[in-house]
Amino acid sequence: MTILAIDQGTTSSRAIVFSGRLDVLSVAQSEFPQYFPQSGWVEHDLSDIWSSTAAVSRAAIEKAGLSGADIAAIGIANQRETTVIWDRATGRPIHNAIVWQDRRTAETCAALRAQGHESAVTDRTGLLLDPYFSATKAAWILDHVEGARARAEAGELAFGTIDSYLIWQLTGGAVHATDATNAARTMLYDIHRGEWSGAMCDLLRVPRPMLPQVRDSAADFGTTRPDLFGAAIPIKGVAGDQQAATVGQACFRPGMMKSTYGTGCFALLNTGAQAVPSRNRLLTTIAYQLDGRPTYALEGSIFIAGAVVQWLRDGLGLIRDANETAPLAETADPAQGVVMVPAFTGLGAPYWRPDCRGAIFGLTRNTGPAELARAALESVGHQTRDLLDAMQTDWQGAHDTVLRVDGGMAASDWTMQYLADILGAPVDRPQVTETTALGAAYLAGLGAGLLPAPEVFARQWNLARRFEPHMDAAERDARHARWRRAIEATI
Ligand SMILES: Nc1ncnc2c1ncn2[C@@H]1O[C@H](COP(=O)(O)OP(=O)(O)O)[C@@H](O)[C@H]1O
Ligand SMILES: O=P(O)(O)OC[C@H](O)CO
Repeated sequence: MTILAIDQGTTSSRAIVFSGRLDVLSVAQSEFPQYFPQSGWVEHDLSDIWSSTAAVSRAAIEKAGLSGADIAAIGIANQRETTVIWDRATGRPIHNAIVWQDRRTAETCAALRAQGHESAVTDRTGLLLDPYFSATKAAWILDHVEGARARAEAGELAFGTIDSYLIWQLTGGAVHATDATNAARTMLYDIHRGEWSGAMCDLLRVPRPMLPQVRDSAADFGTTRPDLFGAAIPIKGVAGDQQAATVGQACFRPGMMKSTYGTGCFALLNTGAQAVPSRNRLLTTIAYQLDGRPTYALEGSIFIAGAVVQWLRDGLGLIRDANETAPLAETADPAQGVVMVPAFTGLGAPYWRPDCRGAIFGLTRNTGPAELARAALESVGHQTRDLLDAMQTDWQGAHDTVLRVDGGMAASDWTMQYLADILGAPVDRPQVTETTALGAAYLAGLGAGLLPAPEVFARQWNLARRFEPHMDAAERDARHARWRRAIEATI
């Protein structure tokens, strides 16, 4: 019994075949182009998304020495919020996907906020009026593609996040569905009632007939077209990638939290059956939904984490490879205290300022590549501390002090040690760092009735390395106070 996990991310599509014991048997990955048609706009060509997903899925099955008939179930984890509208008759998208990072609807959101609509949005959806989420992106497409709004009202067009689009493609147009975690990122879903919100559809101008059906995260999402992988494989698990990572990190108990360091950083704190409202501009969202029962989370989303390292490499040319960042940072003069606020696409939680841009403070004639590299890596620790401080004041329940980490940047020991130091708390890195794919595979296995309950799966989580905090409290506080002054000066 093997499971195929598809991890359709912002910069690449990955597919991993897991054994029945959830060991990794094979991995295939393919990057695809990013399109930036205007400043602050980010798009994906859906033919790239689909062809790379299909290709890596086939490649992973082949690398594992298997055929489609050996795959018992498919699980999908996806970049969230990214918005697709397609023609139900042809399956063809009517516009490129508008990616979660895209800020083109900032003015729409600001206008709705000025009209006093934010509390209604937050009460129902747990989100904030920010261009990050899907609804204003969908309305933008309907307003800019000729005839689209009328066709959407008539039920000819389908809306979806990337999971829905992949399910549609994989099933040959037989299933138009999403799971509750993805629905919770659209700004159209009432997370308390567990249904699409008519009030939000009206306010944000997204016609109801275009919305997908919402299912559990471990459920029946149809079977693949037999010609794709040589067999009709059931799709049994679906979750947004950060929620899938929460499952893969086995954060099943209220109070457990994980933080994933990829392009951005996303920290989720499990709050159990209780949807906890935030007073600190965190998001209230669904961590996973099983047997019709949602488990909620508080989420802090940072838009730039690993991307700051990409900027050192591609923008400044200071390094050739991400792995060179930490050795360079180690040679920095620690007395210089350079602070980098990487607000390249605005600031996410807890500030939510789509308009502000990045800044570097404390430059001297002696500042060089090493100090910039150090400030870049440190910015990830400080941004996480801001999120966790906000979570601690929002969440009154029992709280783990340990943070479980994963994602590409969690490979950097220096960054994880600084994170532990600046949090003043341990940071745990698991043996399996493919937690997003693992979470998708587990959900699929659960949905197919092949894998045991979450409590049993949680026992399989194994620690690879714990980073204990070493910095003394006075230095920690002084450093974080300096960061906060830099933030104040930036926003
Ligand atoms: N050793 C490292 N040190 C610092 N950053 C790293 C390191 N390895 C990878 N990264 C960063 O991690 C990110 C890639 O992580 P990944 O989880 O694959 O991201 P995503 O899923 O968002 O595409 C990149 O932004 C890269 O710069
Ligand atoms: O594709 P990733 O890993 O950068 O994750 C993107 C997030 O889901 C956006 O909310």
